[in-house]
Amino acid sequence: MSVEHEKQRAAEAAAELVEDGMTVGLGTGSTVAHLLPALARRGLSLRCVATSPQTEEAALTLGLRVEPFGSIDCFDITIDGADQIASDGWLVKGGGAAHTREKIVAAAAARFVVIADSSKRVTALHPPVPLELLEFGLAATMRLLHPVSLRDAPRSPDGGVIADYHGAVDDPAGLAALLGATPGVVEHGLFPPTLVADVFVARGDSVEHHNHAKSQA
Ligand SMILES: O=C(CO)[C@H](O)[C@H](O)COP(=O)(O)O
Repeated sequence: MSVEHEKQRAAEAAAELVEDGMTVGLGTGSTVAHLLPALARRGLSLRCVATSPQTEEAALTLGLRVEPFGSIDCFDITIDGADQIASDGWLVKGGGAAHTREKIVAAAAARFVVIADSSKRVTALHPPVPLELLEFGLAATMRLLHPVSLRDAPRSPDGGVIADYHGAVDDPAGLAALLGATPGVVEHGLFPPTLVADVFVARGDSVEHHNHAKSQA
């Protein structure tokens, strides 16, 4: 079964959670690219906010209503992909360089839902961890973050420089605290388990669904 098929199966399963009248945060990436038509096919009245110009354009083309993030201050649901999903619930995101906006939109959601193909499941997180850095003092920030490399990618829509941290990720909470406390780091791609309500991972034709809210209850 192809990776694209798995992405589509996970996206379609998550789209079923969305109900008429909801505010919806839309992530970024090739798995979200399968979510958008699945949402559009449902024909619901939704108010969406997109985490990237690519997602916004695709959503608008499909007839979804996309609003600026300013008119909406919270979401009923946000659905997004991930680069790595660890067994302890930590995520790495930002392979598409949209992690800053993605984290804001995930944190603003009552229910943050992750969709992925089976290759994204890992026993433990591994480098790189995506970063968005401020241009001002870039060399000094990078010195504090060693080992780090600049990514050959366009700036974020907010003007940030995209980079990747290559050090160990065996203590994600400690690393998240360190990266978050480093001046010049706009955002990093480590997402804590407390942010995540549901994970849909497709394996072949079947979709595993983990509801963290229920398993933590
Ligand atoms: O974090 C992201 C973009 O910044 C994506 O969700 C992540 O890279 C997964 O992408 P894909 O669905 O294409 O595998």
